[in-house]
Amino acid sequence: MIELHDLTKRYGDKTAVNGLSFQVRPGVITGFLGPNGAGKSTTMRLILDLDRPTSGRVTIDGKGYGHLSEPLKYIGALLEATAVHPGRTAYHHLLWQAQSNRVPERRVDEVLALVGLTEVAGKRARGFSLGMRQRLGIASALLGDPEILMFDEPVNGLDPEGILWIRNLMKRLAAEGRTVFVSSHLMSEMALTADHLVVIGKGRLLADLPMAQFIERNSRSAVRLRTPHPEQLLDALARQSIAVEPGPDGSYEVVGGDPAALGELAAGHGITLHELSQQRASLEEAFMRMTADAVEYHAGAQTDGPHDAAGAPGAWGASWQGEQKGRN
Ligand SMILES: Nc1ncnc2c1ncn2[C@@H]1O[C@H](COP(=O)(O)OP(=O)(O)OP(=O)(O)O)[C@@H](O)[C@H]1O
Repeated sequence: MIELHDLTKRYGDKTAVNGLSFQVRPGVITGFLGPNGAGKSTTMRLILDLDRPTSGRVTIDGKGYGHLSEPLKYIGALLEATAVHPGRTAYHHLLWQAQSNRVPERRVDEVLALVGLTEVAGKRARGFSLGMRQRLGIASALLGDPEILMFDEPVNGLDPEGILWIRNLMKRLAAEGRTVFVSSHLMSEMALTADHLVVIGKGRLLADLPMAQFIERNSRSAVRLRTPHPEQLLDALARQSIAVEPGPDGSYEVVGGDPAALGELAAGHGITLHELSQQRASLEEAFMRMTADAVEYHAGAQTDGPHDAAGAPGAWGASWQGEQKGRN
């Protein structure tokens, strides 16, 4: 288990990580989400003791990283810029790491097989594709057979087959009871991979909750209605005390409505409908809404998130702060 206690990291007057406290538990995949620049990589570097916190601390199975005698046997990591000497073969890259951590040499062959690189074990890393380099980085992370694995943006730049492979590998590792902590700035990827979510923005914790709860809270469904006779429709809905919200392009939306019942209501009043459709907020939209206030660099006009009447940008994140306290 990884535990962060009020962790803060400042670079000059820039606060990259701001009072973060959370736990990463074994047996599940914990997704670490946040927009670009949110502080994910910095947090991961702090966990691995590659950078010193300004204040606060991290423990791994109750100990500071510096107190782990052979760290590769506790925690393995794939960081974004995993360095591999271009002139070294995959085998020798792993062997060098194994020897410096007193990992038996036979483990090198095991991890090469695990990541599917056995056939290219003797080839120099300079000829490796991005996907092969990712696999080699993962082989390094697995070398010490650690109980905790950390992956920083592991699917960046990978093709669909590579993405699927990494996703399945992480699921297998979690199913074996290991702690799997994986960062991404893509909600869509996390939705397919993670069991639990930790969301940060501008270095601060925005949410810490199971994926199922995230989905439940964000599956806001609405029925969209469009008619050439809006006054009649609004009147018919009001008579049934059905609340309606303005939708895009002159449409109307009934949050939580039943399309069949609404269609029959319209038909019963002889109202022509040009649209009767079920709308669902995507998780990506929910994530963007949650982190909207925390995005450092907005692209042009994309400052106000998706159309939705559910709340101002950022409001959901603030209202979820309480979630962290419920987790134990
Ligand atoms: N060594 C450093 N010196 C100064 N500022 C830094 C340093 N490392 C990170 N930062 C700043 O800290 C903030 C957090 O950066 P970090 O790379 O941790 O974010 P991230 O969530 O991993 O982003 P991304 O998704 O883009 O990788 C950014 O504003 C970044 O510019």
